[in-house]
Amino acid sequence: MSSSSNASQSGNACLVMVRHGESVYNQKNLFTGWIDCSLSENGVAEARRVGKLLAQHGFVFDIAITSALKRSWETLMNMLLEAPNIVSDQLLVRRYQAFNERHYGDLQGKNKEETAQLFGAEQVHRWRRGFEDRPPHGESLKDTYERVVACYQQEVAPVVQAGKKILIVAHGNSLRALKMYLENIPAEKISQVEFATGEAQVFDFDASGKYLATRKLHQEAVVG
Ligand SMILES: O=C(O)[C@H](O)COP(=O)(O)O
Repeated sequence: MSSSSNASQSGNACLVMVRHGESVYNQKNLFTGWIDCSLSENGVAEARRVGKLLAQHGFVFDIAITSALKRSWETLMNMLLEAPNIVSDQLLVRRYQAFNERHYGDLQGKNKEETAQLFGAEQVHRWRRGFEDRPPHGESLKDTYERVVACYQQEVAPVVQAGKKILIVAHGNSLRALKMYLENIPAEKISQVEFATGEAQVFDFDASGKYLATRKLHQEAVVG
């Protein structure tokens, strides 16, 4: 059994963040934000793949959390269809609007390439990856960070301190915000932080619930 599997089965808390699989808006390169669209077929396959990957690493979650948007919920459902054993039979499920994707305001539904041509690639990059830049009538990452961290402190930190295994299936920017908080990433570095669709990152904590380290999971060599 790999070291990561042992780590996921120690008595300490472990939190796995998974970005939802590709959505139909991602597929069309449209800004999504709070538009409540479904996964694409490729996104369903990504969800099933990450479910299988977590099973290969021996994860068994006590709590599963999604946002209020269906692309995160559909991802969790497809992960469990593929790998029902990644959750305990006393699983708690929670959905938090506070973990929704950043609201993209007037950009929602617009094509990202066309938006870059209209407003300039640099300005759109700052809206998408900056910290304090706010798209028209939308949220900056800082706005998203504040609501994500408030929810984490209120709802998730207590179960981390209790040593639980927690799965959070959410969105590119809400997860960037939570990763920024846990890893104490400075604002000037956050533009380099990305989450691919269907990507899992593992956050380990010590016995007191203090963040220790982050690791990415890789497909285990399937023996036999
Ligand atoms: O909301 C969206 O458009 C995407 O899910 C994330 O978009 P971004 O990668 O452009 O921030």
